[in-house]
Amino acid sequence: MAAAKGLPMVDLAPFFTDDGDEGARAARASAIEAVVEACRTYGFFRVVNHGVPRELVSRSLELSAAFFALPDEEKAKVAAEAGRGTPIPAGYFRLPSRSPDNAEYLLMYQPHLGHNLYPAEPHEFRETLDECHEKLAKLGVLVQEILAEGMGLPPGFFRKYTADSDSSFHFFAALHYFPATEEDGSVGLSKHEDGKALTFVLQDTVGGLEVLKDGEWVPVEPIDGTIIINIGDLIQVLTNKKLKSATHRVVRKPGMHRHSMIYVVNVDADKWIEPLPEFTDKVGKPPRYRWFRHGEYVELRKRNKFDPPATPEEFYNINYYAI
Ligand SMILES: O=C(O)CCC(=O)C(=O)O
Ligand SMILES: [Fe+2]
Repeated sequence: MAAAKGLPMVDLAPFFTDDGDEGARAARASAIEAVVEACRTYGFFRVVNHGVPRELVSRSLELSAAFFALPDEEKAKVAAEAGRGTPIPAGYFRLPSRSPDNAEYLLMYQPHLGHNLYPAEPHEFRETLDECHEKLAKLGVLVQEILAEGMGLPPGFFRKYTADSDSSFHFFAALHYFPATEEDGSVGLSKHEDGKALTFVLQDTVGGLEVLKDGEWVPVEPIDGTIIINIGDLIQVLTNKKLKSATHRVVRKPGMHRHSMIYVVNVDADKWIEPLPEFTDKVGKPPRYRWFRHGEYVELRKRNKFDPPATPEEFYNINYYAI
């Protein structure tokens, strides 16, 4: 039954062919429908033929694994430093031992902003990950357009919130989860919903990502050449919960190091977020969230990571603004 429960798969090839092709237009329409349906039911889907070369993804994951395999003193050379004008410091960070999560990461913003700290070793790290980042940013724009069309919104609608301004702080992060041990258990990332607009996940062959669907944890098995996409809280709020920011987690396995990379489409901290009239007043439905400034939510969520509460139940999430 695993196949029946697997994430919906959407082929994006029709978006990379000529506009005038009628077959491609029909194929686009059905891909858009499939994306919206997946976001309504799972909040997650996979894409193939997405414009990010398979070989670039595997090289990026290998280089990232090579970086995390370096001794701690080497990784510390690109340690994230507070106070560099970004919401979360760019660079290397190991989650604190009091955190329920157990991972280390290297966080990068849009390369042209100049915030990033790149390791000198392995030496192709910077150019390869920057290239992968750039391709994912393009895919991010395409997926926002697919969602806008699928939700009956004008072209460019979501980009009004996420536009590539220097303060939108989209980010790309390489992640490493340590093998599970008896001593510290198997939690990689405890269950959560993503707080931003959209997340793209690229993973190695180890597995461990799971999505909560109808009360059951569904494994997001690694499938070569595919990218996993999920909706974050901001799209859930704008669509008044028509599209779902699904709960997910990462489970570590004994004896296995998991490497993944995420690209996150973020929203300017100054944007005010509330359910759109298209999904409330205009359809006679009450708003399910009160309005808030995105930057305020970012601050609340940062406490989960850097000053974690005693139990995951006390983590801040979007229900803080629920009506
Ligand atoms: O590493 C992964 O597969 C997912 C990471 C994730 O859920 C997150 O960083 O929010
Ligand atoms: Fe997540």
